Amino acid sequence: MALAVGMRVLTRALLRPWARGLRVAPGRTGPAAGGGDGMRCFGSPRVLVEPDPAAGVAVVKMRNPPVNSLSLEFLTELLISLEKLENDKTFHGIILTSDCPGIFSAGLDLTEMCGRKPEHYVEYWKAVQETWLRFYLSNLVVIAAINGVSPAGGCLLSLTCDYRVLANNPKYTIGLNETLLGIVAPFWFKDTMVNTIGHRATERALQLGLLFPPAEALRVGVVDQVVPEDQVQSTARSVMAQWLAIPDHARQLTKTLMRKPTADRLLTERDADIQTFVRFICRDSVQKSLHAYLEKLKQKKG
Ligand SMILES: CCCC/C=C/CC(=O)SCCNC(=O)CCNC(=O)[C@H](O)C(C)(C)COP(=O)(O)OP(=O)(O)OC[C@H]1O[C@@H](n2cnc3c(N)ncnc32)[C@H](O)[C@@H]1OP(=O)(O)O
Repeated sequence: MALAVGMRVLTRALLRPWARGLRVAPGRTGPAAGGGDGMRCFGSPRVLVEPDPAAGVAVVKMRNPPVNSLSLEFLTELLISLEKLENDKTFHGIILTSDCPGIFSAGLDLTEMCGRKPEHYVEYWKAVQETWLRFYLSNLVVIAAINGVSPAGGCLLSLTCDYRVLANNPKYTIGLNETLLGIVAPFWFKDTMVNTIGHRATERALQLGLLFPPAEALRVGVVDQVVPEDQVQSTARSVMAQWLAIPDHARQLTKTLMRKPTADRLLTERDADIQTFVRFICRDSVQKSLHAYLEKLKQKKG
């Protein structure tokens, strides 16, 4: 049932005019593409997939400049790439990383949550839910190679992964900073963080909207490893090899065992969660906070 709902959202997404033709993008071969065996890079305008079939791994690069904000189009493309890799028996793991220098992801796209109609908020929130569910429950090993700053939804995306490697750069902060924007992280954002760093650390981090620099992120457990910037990808690959050495069925079942109760909570409260989001985001006070925050981001340049 839950899966059917998910499939409907994805199918609807695939039927959108701008989503058509995303499945086959001009490819190129190269070392990251598995070299000699001719498998090509594929993807879509905002998601580049570099397959390494020999290793059973694909590197998924987010490229929605300038900041990889998680717009509706971008989320849909991410989901399409994930689905494609999951359906291809060649792949057992993906490394999720960014193609935008210094930015992993700026989180949810604020322009999707500002000044739009309620119907748009419903559609957007369904896509956010679906992305979380699909990544959180993916049968593939998913490793985040975090090569940039990662606030809010960007942090959440990395928390859906099985392992997080963060580049050691003081600018690359990570955390759920929603309260700083005058908004509240939904229960499943919070649950994902609790599952990662525990209740007390989450309580503090979420109330204060903490964005952790690398050493702090490692200490609190938001990330599993901090490495020099030029070693993020190679470290992610070594970690991947370690995870792929485990019998796949046993690892997958264990992942499901660990994560299903958290996912089920959203699956059973999905519609209510959408209504809560729409009610909240439509409030004048919330719209004002978000507008002011966006304005502040824009003025930062001037
Ligand atoms: C019940 C409600 C729950 C909803 C949950 C929401 C979770 C979220 O994810 S909310 C989003 C939280 N994200 C942030 O707080 C990050 C905001 N962005 C930044 O702090 C910075 O942009 C950055 C540190 C990521 C990058 O800084 P940098 O100096 O390199 O770039 P900027 O000049 O700031 O930004 C460039 C450009 O991009 C626009 N932008 C930045 N972030 C977002 C975003 N999340 N959504 C939409 N647009 C974003 C920024 O306004 C600039 O636009 P212009 O070039 O037009 O000025």
